[in-house]
Amino acid sequence: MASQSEHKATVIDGKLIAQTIRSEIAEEVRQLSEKYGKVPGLAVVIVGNRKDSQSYVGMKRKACAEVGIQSFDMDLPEQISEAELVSKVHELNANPDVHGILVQLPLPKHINEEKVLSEISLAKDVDGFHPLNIGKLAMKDREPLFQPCTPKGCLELLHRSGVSIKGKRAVVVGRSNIVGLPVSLLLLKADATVTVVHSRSNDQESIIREADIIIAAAGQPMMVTGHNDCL
Ligand SMILES: Nc1nc2c(c(=O)[nH]1)N[C@@H](CN(C=O)c1ccc(C(=O)N[C@@H](CCC(=O)O)C(=O)O)cc1)CN2
Repeated sequence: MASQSEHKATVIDGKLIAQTIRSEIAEEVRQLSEKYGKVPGLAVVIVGNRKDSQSYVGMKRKACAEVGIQSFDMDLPEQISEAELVSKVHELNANPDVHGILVQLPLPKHINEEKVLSEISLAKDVDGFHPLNIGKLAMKDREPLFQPCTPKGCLELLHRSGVSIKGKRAVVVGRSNIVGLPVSLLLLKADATVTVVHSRSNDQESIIREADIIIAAAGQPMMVTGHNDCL
């Protein structure tokens, strides 16, 4: 491992990589449409009026438009019951023009998130949050049909930036179901030696200092600073 003075920060140009990926997807969508006479369809479901969720969903719908994916918008009221939401998910499962379904999280408190996610057709679970897909991600020699997108994006950024993962010491900061936990499983599948640092971890700094790769997924900025000498 390089000595501390040899560490040199490289900022990954995520926007440029995203643009390259979008061009590749647009071409793939064009080819699929030509071959099957059908465009891929993604249903993006949002419940309630959370500003942050609306903004993420807006970005997802815009990205669909940019690459030629047909977006099916389902904006549902905060008060919708769990049964009604599950029935909307079943409708989308049965719609042959919808190939992927995203239910934006978090859901309102009166709705059981686990129940709703488990009702999404496995083959349309593009977030990879269905218990079977997540379960396969957690098991050796099993492959989920889909992997959660932000964790997958982290590994794609590393891959496209020429960073090899095999055998490296990777530290994940945070253990959320959406990013921290699945990204640690993906790193493990990629043969990294993985440590997850979380709010109850002792001696967080010294663990982070030893890392070759750090994925900061604690939901707040500046958790890892230059003082750790690891970026
Ligand atoms: N159905 C889903 N719901 C939610 C997901 C998801 O993947 N699927 N993730 C989050 C919200 N979200 C996307 O929907 C999302 C939020 C934040 C980020 C992210 O990378 N944040 C960066 C900062 C980025 C920036 O502001 O420039 C960070 O935290 O470091 C990605 C995706 C919850 N709901």
